[in-house]
Amino acid sequence: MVELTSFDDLINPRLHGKFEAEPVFEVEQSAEPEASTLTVDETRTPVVIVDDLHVKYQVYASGKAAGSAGARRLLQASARGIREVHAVKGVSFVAYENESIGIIGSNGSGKSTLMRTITGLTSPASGSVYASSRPNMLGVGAALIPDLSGDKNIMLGGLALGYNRQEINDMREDITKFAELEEFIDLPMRTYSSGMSARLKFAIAASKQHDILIVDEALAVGDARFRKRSEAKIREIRENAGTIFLVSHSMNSILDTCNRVIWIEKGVLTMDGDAKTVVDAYKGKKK
Ligand SMILES: Nc1ncnc2c1ncn2[C@@H]1O[C@H](COP(=O)(O)OP(=O)(O)OP(=O)(O)O)[C@@H](O)[C@H]1O
Repeated sequence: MVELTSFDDLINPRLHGKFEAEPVFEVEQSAEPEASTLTVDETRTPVVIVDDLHVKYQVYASGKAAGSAGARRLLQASARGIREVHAVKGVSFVAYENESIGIIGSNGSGKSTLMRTITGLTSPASGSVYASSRPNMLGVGAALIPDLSGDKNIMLGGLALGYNRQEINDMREDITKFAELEEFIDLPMRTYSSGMSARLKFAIAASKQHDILIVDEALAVGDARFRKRSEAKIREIRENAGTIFLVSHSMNSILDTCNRVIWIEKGVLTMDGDAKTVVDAYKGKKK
């Protein structure tokens, strides 16, 4: 402890070393890249290989910071700015033909980020994803335009899924019927209730067959009756798809559907194995 004897001492910075500002950035040390631990079963056909995948988001941190570290940040303008969220941390696995893989984990654990990276919608910070054909996410929402009629949106959504006009014309009636929108199909989509437009989006997306399919169960939409039909449709698509990833918070649905489960927690692959074993471990951990 420095004994202060005068005002000059009080304002002399050299006597107050211990009050010097601490660095406010906590730079996350990125883990040393390790040699790949991936093993491929030679007797089966691999369709998706994820090798030491890391995904990071750069986020502009403008919101209220919390805690004492946050308070310090608020005092230093320079510390506000870009923050990094390390959403997927070194995930590796091999998915084989005809597997139905459930992806489970708490909210914000990185499931959707992992799936988006597999489809190529989000790019990795490091690591690789290999796929034998283009993985598709069951969804067309982004392609549709509210001011156009349901009918025109079927055309748009179909084109976005890679169909040609003739193929879409052939499917048009089935899609309209499945969505139960026969009387409304000529009206602009913005006049639909949220359930009606969700049904239309689902019906368009569900019209396609896929080799590698990613289903976010939130896609089972509409009221209880339509939900049942959309779940049945998901099951049918799944049966016809080569390999499927199902992201869900419903353990029943995961056990119903999947023969293998990957559990992700805070971006890290916690467990990968037989569906029942992993779901039991996950439930045990959540208690
Ligand atoms: N576009 C984005 N920009 C910035 N951060 C993001 C973005 N998308 C996700 N994140 C962050 O990445 C982390 C993982 O999110 P992700 O949506 O992949 O989790 P999830 O497991 O699918 O969650 P949930 O079960 O709630 O759907 C979270 O911390 C989230 O805040």
